[in-house]
Amino acid sequence: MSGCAPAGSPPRFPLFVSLVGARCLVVGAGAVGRRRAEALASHGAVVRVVDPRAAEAWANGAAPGSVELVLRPFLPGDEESCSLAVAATSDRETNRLVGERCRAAGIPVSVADAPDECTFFFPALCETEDLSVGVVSRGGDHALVARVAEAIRGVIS
Ligand SMILES: C[C@@]1(CC(=O)O)C2=NC(=C\c3[nH]c(c(CCC(=O)O)c3CC(=O)O)Cc3[nH]c(c(CC(=O)O)c3CCC(=O)O)/C=C3\N/C(=C\2)[C@@H](CCC(=O)O)[C@]3(C)CC(=O)O)/[C@H]1CCC(=O)O
Ligand SMILES: NC(=O)c1ccc[n+]([C@@H]2O[C@H](COP(=O)([O-])OP(=O)(O)OC[C@H]3O[C@@H](n4cnc5c(N)ncnc54)[C@H](O)[C@@H]3O)[C@@H](O)[C@H]2O)c1
Repeated sequence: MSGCAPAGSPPRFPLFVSLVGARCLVVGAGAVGRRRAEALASHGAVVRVVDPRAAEAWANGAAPGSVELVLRPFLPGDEESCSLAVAATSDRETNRLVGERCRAAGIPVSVADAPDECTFFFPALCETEDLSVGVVSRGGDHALVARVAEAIRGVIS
């Protein structure tokens, strides 16, 4: 799957929002889903993680208090009453379905294996008590994003 935006397409707009008290859905609790669930929770969201193996993701019981684990595969309807969603399973069809359901319901969704199905893009987070910087690429250069985020963290820390 190409991560490149079509030539000449506008850049992604950096939108900074409060997630305090917002219900967020994360489907898939592998490395990517777990990292994103923790990031959302640390920004005040109330996160529901749906994955039959989610308990393994926090095997030491260290899931943050505002993360609820639902130990089954995604079911259409899980997205209802959410303000934001992330599809990060290893199953392409599930990720596609989560994206489709959320887009139809007007819920911002990041689909971790398909930029074309995203309506928002999960940024690399660079933060201090005074600053929030988020980095995404224009297309699919994830290594560039990681490198620039590290450099920014070095500058603002
Ligand atoms: C910023 C960060 C946030 C986060 O994930 O927390 C993030 N990717 C990160 C890392 C990372 N990404 C990938 C690897 C594996 C190794 C490698 O390839 O390098 C690693 C390394 C790792 O995970 O450690 C591969 C990858 N990523 C995407 C695809 C699909 C595609 O492009 O087609 C594939 C191929 C998957 C495959 O083929 O299996 C898509 C997306 N990834 C995004 C965000 C969104 C837009 C941001 C952007 O412009 O990059 C976007 C578009 C969609 C979204 O919003 O979900 C985080 C850096 C955090 C940091 O450094 O602090
Ligand atoms: N940062 C990024 O953007 C990035 C980085 C690497 C990979 N990816 C993509 O993100 C996705 C997840 O990567 P990972 O490394 O976390 O994968 P992983 O294999 O570690 O975890 C995937 C999880 O999805 C769960 N799952 C599978 N089917 C499910 C279903 N129907 N409902 C709920 N949960 C289900 C599995 O139980 C598993 O826990 C992949 O599509 C991968 O291509 C994105």
